[in-house]
Amino acid sequence: CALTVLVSISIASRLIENMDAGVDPCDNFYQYACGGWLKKNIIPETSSRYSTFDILRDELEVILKGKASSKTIKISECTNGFILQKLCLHQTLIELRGGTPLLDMLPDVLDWPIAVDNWEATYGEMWRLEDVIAKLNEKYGTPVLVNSFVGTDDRDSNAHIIHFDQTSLGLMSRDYYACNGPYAEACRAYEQFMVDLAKLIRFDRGLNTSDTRIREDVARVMDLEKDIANATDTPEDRNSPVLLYNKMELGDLNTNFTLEVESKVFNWTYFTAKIMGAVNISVSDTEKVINYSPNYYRRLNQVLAKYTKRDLQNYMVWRFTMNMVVGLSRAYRDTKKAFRKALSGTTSEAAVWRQCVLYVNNNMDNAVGRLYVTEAFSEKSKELMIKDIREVFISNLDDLTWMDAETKTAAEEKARAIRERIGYSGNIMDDKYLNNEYKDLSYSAEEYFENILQNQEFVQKKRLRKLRVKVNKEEWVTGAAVVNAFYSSSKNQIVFPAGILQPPFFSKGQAKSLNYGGIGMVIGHEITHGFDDNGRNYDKDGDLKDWWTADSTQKFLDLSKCIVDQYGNFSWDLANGLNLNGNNTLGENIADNGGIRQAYQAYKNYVKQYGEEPPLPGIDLTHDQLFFLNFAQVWCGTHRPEQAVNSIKVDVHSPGKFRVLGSLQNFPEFAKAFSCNKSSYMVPENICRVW
Ligand SMILES: O=C(O)CCC(=O)N[C@@H](CC(=O)O)Cc1ccc(-c2cccc(Cl)c2)cc1
Ligand SMILES: [Zn+2]
Repeated sequence: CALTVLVSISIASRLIENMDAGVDPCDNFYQYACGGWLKKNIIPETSSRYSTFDILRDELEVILKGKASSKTIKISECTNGFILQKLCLHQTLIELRGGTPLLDMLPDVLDWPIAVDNWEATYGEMWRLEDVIAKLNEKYGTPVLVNSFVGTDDRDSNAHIIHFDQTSLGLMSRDYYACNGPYAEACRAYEQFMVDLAKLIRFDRGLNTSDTRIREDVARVMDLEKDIANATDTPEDRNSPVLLYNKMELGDLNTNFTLEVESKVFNWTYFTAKIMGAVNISVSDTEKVINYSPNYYRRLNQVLAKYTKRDLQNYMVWRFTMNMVVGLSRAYRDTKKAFRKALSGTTSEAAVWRQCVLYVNNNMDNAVGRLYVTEAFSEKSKELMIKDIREVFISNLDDLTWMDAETKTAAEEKARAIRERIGYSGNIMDDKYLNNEYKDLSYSAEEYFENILQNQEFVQKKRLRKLRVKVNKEEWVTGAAVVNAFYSSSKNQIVFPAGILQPPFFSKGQAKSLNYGGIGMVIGHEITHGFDDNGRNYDKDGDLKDWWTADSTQKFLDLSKCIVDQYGNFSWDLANGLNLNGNNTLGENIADNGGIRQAYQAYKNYVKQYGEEPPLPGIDLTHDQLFFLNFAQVWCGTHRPEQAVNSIKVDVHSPGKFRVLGSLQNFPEFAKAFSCNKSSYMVPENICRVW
């Protein structure tokens, strides 16, 4: 008992430290909940966003650092992990090798014209667009121009199928290519990054590094990528999975999506066969494929007509080299510094050990997950209240006046069919399974860069090999050492990895009001993803199939519009006062709004069944109020302006502050818990509600 008291006092002090009780909770609950945190914390130079949520991730990295550097190599595949980790840390060795590992592999992709002389004479004749894109894709895991990948068939969630889509851009969002206002510095830094890297490679190759020729090439690459950016569909035009789903035969692409470079016609079948050939899978004209971006490919042909093979080669290899400097010496990493500052605002890169832990976790998540779970996860943290929250979601369906009975029945079936994954997959505790997963990897103890290349090829080939294999619905979509949660529409599965099953989200030792306001909210959020503007298009088996009546669909769209407008009206001071994009964040906002309601009602059900909890010593708030306080404090934090400008364009989540304010404004139980009156900011005239 003494321990419990001790724990709860420390919890109370955390809650009190973060809040600013001087602010009226009905005026601005975010400021009330996080004012203390904002006064006490400054964003580290190495962070672009710093919040309670991010601190959990930083702390997880510290735990992995402790484990990964320990000498005990229990399972052989950890050997690979430790080699990768140890070598990554081996700065002297990496320093000694300079840019050599990169220079050695550039010929394998027909080199980078900007960084070599007489490129046309050496490669011009043999050059073929299909060959370069295929090689960058299957061997280096870098799709450029034509993004081809093997994924689940939306309309047959047990099968894999080849997809074609538009590719990502160097500056992340197509809006940056206006290169004006907040984007001017990003464009300038991006261009300078390309110049500096080209110069450094030319210098290492003993070539002349005069600016003029380099800047000419760079200017053309920038023009090319601006044209490509304008050819891409906007996120708003890509938010309906039904409209994205264009199934056709591979041969049809040759007919309907002609691409031509210097009067050479791009052969889609030859191209795809080249990629799949890397894993000994043959494809022909009749291979079924899905084209997610027909408009992009139609526009792309007009872009290609304006450029030479040199321009295209410069662009494609740039998109690869810009991501490879991280594995080279300081001089190479420094070419990216200003670019990183312009996009994230950080003035110094994360500590090397953090980058290494992050890299190994992202690329060997099951090995690292094993270490994390063994070290820091207690089985008690698996006892979540998923059942309660699922039941609340289902019982809430009855109250929805806008949904007809037929659609409600289907919604209930889907909600009941959602499968849950908690903590970690049993596989990672099985040495045989782990060793088998990494048996084809054999990292060298000296060549960090080559290990990265080996890993890119290993991961990419594993993905491509799935084409002729059924979807494994038991597979986890995430590692265990991850502070996050997931919903998979094709598996109709919710996942809560070990990394998020900790305070403030959850702990057996903390009050239920805090657990429901923490992990309870996340559980509701993930369940509601199955019913947001994207998830609702998939049925209980994860297939893209319409289970809605036309009337209920129309009602859903009308109610969603309320949320689009509400969040679209939030202007974000940190992002130059830009308004949030209510369309791109709709799914997350629907999920937040559903989650808070379900979690709170589940908590009230708990209290009805088991009685009020004892008051939390050290803080005079009711448990209803503590529920909302813990909920809000997950997002106590702040952003660098550059990161704010970037995230408002690319993050499907609204900024934390608005996630808290927006969902509480729509939830009258909040106003009741803090006795807010009608006129206050937290109690708007009209509120939005979907689920
Ligand atoms: O890293 C990021 O910025 C994204 C984190 C992110 O939202 N992950 C989600 C993954 C997903 O979207 O299913 C999981 C999740 C995390 C926190 C919350 C939450 C907790 C308290 C209050 C509020 Cl308004 C929201 C809800 C969902
Ligand atoms: Zn979400």
